[in-house]
Amino acid sequence: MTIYQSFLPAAGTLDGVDLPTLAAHLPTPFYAYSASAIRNRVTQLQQALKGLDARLCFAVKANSNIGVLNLMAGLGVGADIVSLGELRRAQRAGIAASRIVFSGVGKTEEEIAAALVAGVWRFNLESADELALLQAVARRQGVIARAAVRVNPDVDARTHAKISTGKAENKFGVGFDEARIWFDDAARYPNVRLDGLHAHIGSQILELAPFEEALGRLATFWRELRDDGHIIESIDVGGGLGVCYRAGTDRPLAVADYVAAIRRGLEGYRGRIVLEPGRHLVAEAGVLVTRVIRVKHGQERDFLVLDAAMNDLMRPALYDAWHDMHPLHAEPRPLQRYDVVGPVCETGDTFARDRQLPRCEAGDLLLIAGAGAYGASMGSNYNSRPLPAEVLLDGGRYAVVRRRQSFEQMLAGEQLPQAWHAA
Ligand SMILES: Cc1ncc(COP(=O)(O)O)c(C=O)c1O
Ligand SMILES: N[C@@H](CCCC[NH3+])C(=O)O
Repeated sequence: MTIYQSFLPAAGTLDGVDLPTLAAHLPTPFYAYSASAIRNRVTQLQQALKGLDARLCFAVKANSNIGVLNLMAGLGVGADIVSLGELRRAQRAGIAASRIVFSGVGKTEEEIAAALVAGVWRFNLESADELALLQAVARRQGVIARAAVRVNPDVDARTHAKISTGKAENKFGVGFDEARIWFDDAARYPNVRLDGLHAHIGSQILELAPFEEALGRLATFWRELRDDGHIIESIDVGGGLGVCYRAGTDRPLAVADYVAAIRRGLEGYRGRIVLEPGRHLVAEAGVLVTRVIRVKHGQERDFLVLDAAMNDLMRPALYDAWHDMHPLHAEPRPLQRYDVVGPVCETGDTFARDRQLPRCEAGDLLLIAGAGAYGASMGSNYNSRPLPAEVLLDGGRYAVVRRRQSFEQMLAGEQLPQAWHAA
């Protein structure tokens, strides 16, 4: 059973907004996010979690647009951050520090200090070195930091190798044996209250079994700790729920089944459960609207050259990811096969190969679906292309949250090498 709800625009509309009309007001390419679709996903998950002491901490890396984060704040959702920049964004958007968890293998002393000053709720620690650093910084500040150990349960999430995080060979978390030592040695870290467990095994997971396996190992470890007198107040099960990028092919898990697995897996545990969903809440709520610059008839293939490129949406170039595409012209046209590419000077700047689409012409608008997660947030200025605009749509209205970057903004902070310093 799947819960796939399509948010793809019917006849070119998304959340009551006609995208071609919007494109007449905004330079393409631009990202558009449906607030209603995001709200639906959040409330559906919150409903499924009823009765549990659960907290949702949205993985900011998936979509760090402050309009989207502000929407999350309004729905009572906290944040999972991995950098000070994400902390600043979450706070700017109105997410209270007391609802923020800080993950990542490379937290620096500066970041830990600033996060403690800000009052983040807890740190998900990924190495003994980090534990010692947190102890030192917290002691210096005269505070007690709350922390969870991120365990690496050595589970194959059966997803793309580049986004699998829960195998022993991956850089994330620590083994159960090491985690056990941290708890037994807790007295050595008086300024760290180590009362949580955390695991995140990967992203775009479409099967229940890897989640069940990881939950089972977490629960076994929790029971062991409990029986030895350790108090665990928070178990963070990470994120990872996959979404549908290819209608009719990808079969995402039902939220009800996923939450049932959490309930089963953590049976007997009465503390707080944290979830860090990213992609599931926003991917299908977002689209990238782009215009065809020209159709190029190459020596062997026909290329649809878009004004969006790999710097705007790098998932296809990085993971060979599939994204459904829909031309926004109203009249029916015959189907044709294209390599859909951007203007960037790399052959990898390809959104799709040999994709069958209604015939397109220069000036036509094309929508790239499933772009609400790891789209704009992974954007770059490669080929000195300004970052695109991002717009929030809500029931027939739209708000531009980020304007397209100007060339001046792109060049801000750069100067010709006039001031040379002796070194
Ligand atoms: C620690 C952590 N939590 C949560 C997430 C969110 O993952 P997803 O977007 O797959 O839900 C990630 C990214 O994979 C992550 O690294
Ligand atoms: N960037 C990846 C997901 C990474 C998950 C972060 N831990 C994607 O676009 O699918």
